[in-house]
Amino acid sequence: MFDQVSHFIGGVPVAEGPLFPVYDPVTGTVVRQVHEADRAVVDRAVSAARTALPAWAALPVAERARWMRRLADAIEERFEDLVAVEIADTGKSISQTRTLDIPRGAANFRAFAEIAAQRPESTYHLPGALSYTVRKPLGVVAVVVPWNLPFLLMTWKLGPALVAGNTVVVKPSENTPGSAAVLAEIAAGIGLPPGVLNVVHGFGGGSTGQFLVEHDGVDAVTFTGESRTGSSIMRSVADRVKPVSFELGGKNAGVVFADADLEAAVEGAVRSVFTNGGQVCLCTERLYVERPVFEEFADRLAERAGHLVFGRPQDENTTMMPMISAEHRDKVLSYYDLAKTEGAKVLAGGGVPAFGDDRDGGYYVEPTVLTGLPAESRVNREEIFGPVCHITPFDAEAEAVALANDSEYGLAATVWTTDLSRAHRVAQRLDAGLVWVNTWYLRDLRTPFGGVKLSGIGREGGVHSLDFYSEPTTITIKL
Ligand SMILES: NC(=O)c1ccc[n+]([C@@H]2O[C@H](COP(=O)([O-])OP(=O)(O)OC[C@H]3O[C@@H](n4cnc5c(N)ncnc54)[C@H](O)[C@@H]3O)[C@@H](O)[C@H]2O)c1
Ligand SMILES: O=C/C=C/C=C(\O)C(=O)O
Repeated sequence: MFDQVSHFIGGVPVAEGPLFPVYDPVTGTVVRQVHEADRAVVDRAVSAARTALPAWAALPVAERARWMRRLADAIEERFEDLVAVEIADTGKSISQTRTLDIPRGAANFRAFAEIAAQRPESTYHLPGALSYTVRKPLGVVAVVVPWNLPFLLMTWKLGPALVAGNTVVVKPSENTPGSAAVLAEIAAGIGLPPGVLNVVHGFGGGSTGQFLVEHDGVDAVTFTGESRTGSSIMRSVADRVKPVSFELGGKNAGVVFADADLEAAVEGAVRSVFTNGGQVCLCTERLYVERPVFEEFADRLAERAGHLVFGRPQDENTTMMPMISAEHRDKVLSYYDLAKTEGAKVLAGGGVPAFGDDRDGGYYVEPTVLTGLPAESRVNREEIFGPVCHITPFDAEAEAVALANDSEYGLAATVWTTDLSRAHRVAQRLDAGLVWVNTWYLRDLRTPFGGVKLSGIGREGGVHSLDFYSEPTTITIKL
């Protein structure tokens, strides 16, 4: 499927622009070629979205909600194709792809169909006057998304953007174009009005992504990716003061108290550190453990890290995946080397696994557990975005909160304790957009999702998404 990936503009494939390769992270071999969109192709995509906008925006929200449900149904009909293409681009395990990445695609469209269809309107009464609001779509929205959860994160944006009446131009990551290409086929297959959904492929700065966000015909940008990329996009759109929704990087902390259910905390840390090879913005890279249980917790986490399974993606038992690219693998390994240079104690991993087969050409790194570095170490301050964490002991609750909050990021955090009052107290004191207590990545799609500081601007999720993807007009009538 997809030896060559085309753009999708005005309801039809567009095979234009130079080809660039996408590599299989498992073996490092080329998995497909992709056309790169230049400014002219981006302009055609934006024009197609503009042309489709009036009719799409004029539909009743119930009709757009029906289109979202049809997309969800069609995703489920193409489930195996989506699983196959996502695995081919990312090397992630079939168990995760089948239980998280692709099911969330359908769930995203369904969730926002219901949230939009059920959303109550509001009126405001003054003596002698009545006020009410009407919401109109932003217009043409640029959707720029990353490679770590390609289908999940793209559809997380498309559901609310489309049901709110916008038309979109999507720019998937250059590393993971496949599932967006399948979605384009799905949209064409159900007869989604041409130009409502457009997809252009290419790179970021100086390429397709930048051409798209800068385009005068783009009214707003929703972006998920690195914080520094968010800064670049802000500069690109500053002159037009375009609305932006940014889901950016993180350096997420986990705080484990001595009264925690230690097995649950270890199991939770295994998930929050190593899921998706640590390539999830919500993953824990900094752990703070109360001193009485520090040694036991560190030993048990290190032991579990050593038993993660480097199978092939199609093996049901696989629990470790490769990094997305050689470049990202090298970035993660550079932090492993830095940690060792700075005198870290390596409790697990720290290197590259040897398979003795074609996976040695892939982008694998060992799941790694570190300790012994100071808070100011780059390992504790910079997002690594790999299967690695650093564990630090603490002695008092206030110290743990201060350590966790000592970061330029503020996306997610976890707290492990059986003390109910402490759970609420600490969770409320953490500078993060999302705090999970005695669990991780348990998602209610109605809740506000996003981060503070370098981790983002705005919140998506539930009505918060609809608020971003539409503009209210308040009308007041003298009675
Ligand atoms: N907060 C969240 O919800 C969330 C979710 C997933 C990933 N992330 C973050 O994303 C990063 C990993 O993803 P990545 O490496 O793809 O991020 P990235 O910023 O390198 O790229 C993300 C997307 O932006 C495009 N892009 C890059 N430079 C651009 C520019 N100047 N103008 C327009 N588009 C540009 C890329 O081509 C890609 O499609 C990590 O930092 C991770 O924390 C955050
Ligand atoms: O890598 C980041 C993961 C983000 C997840 C979501 O946006 C979600 O679960 O809705």
